Amino acid sequence: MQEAALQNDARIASGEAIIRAEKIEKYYSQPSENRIQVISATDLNIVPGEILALLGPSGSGKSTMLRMLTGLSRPSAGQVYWHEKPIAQTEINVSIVFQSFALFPWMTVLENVEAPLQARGVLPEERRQRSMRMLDTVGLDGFEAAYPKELSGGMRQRVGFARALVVEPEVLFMDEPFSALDVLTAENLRSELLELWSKKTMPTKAVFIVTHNIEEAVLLADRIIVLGRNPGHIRTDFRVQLQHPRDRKSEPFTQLVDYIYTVLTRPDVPAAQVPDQTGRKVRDQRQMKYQMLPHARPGGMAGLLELLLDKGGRDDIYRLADDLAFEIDDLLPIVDAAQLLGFLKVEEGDASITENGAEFANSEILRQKELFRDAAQANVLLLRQIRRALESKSDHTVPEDFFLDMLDEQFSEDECVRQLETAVTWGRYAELFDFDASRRRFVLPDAQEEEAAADEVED
Ligand SMILES: Nc1ncnc2c1ncn2[C@@H]1O[C@H](COP(=O)(O)OP(=O)(O)OP(=O)(O)O)[C@@H](O)[C@H]1O
Repeated sequence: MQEAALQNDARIASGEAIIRAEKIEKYYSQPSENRIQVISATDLNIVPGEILALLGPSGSGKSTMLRMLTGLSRPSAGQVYWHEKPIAQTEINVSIVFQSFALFPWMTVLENVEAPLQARGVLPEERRQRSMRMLDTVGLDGFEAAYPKELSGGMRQRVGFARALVVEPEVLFMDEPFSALDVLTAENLRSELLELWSKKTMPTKAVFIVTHNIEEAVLLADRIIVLGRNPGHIRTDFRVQLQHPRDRKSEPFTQLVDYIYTVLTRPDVPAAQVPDQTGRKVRDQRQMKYQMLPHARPGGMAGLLELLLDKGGRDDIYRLADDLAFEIDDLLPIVDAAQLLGFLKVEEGDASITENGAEFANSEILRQKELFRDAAQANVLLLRQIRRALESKSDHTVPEDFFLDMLDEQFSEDECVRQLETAVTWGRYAELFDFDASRRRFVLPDAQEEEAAADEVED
């Protein structure tokens, strides 16, 4: 992070930034009382040669930031510069691709692409030629006369790209450009965008993409910024040094995804060191021993799985969060937990229910507990270890500290406590073990009953 910041500073110093935001803040007035601060004083610059991805939880101000950087909205404080001139006082050359495509439905494909050129006063013949060329570039040759409603989502977004690129923007902004598309279409368009970019088929000098999708950011970006909220601020800003084409399954890739995931879902924890991306580093086996248990309840997982089943067993996580009016970062731990237990598979932002997951969702409570117990023992080392330790002790009880000591090799002190809390919730539900809070000891469920019975006899 520091290195990235230094690089940016150096670029700013050499006047290289195309867009430079200096201490920009945004407030919105409230009808009732005072104004709300949405973005706290933030510096951010966009330099040539990079694809910059902006990630952040819902409401962290990503779209607000994009609007300020493109001059669509004025910061309440601070200043945005375009080649070192205040953005409001100069002509800027940017385009925006929107999630909703934002095409004019009454215009043909060609007319849609021509529209921004017309607005800039380009003469009809040149307008037509440039638009036809651009349609060809994005693979829409032959669809000039079609209307948007006749096209699939992917083709509409191709029109969106053609319309954005036809003016040869110096910076191409994109606000969730692939999230309304199905998985395969989105993947194709991402690859094509990367190809246009790497082969310099488009004259664009920088790309700024707002996204909810962590893998998409790691796949595309040269630099990633993650925003936190209340009010919006930069939590981490780092360079992605992986070679293209990037392999989603490679260790440096998954480590970066995990790192960003942690930054996104744990706003209370300072953004840790960005993982090594060279792939040379050998994993410390001890560090990898325990999976991080996502803090989700079994009932939450059951609810999510039932909802997914209702939707045919598969849905885009972000769309699901939207449909449920859930914050994505509240939903992700539940998705993660269900995935860890083998009830769900997640690929490219699409969650699909597994056979076990479907059975779990459809079963009565006792069978659910049984399935959860099997899944937990098969997939979660910590739960397995707690159960074994309890079984092997003659009195079937072990103090909490014993497990805290094992976990603290790997987690922070607070996280150890949180991990054990989740283990207790899961273990109790699965009837694998219980926890006696007054004595701070884990116990086998039967052992506790026996103890209680013994106490009664003594009384
Ligand atoms: N015109 C407005 N008036 C009042 N509040 C606003 C306005 N526009 C945005 N906000 C608030 O500002 C905050 C940031 O909104 P913004 O849309 O920029 O976030 P975001 O990170 O893009 O969210 P999402 O990922 O859900 O699109 C939110 O709390 C939102 O409710």
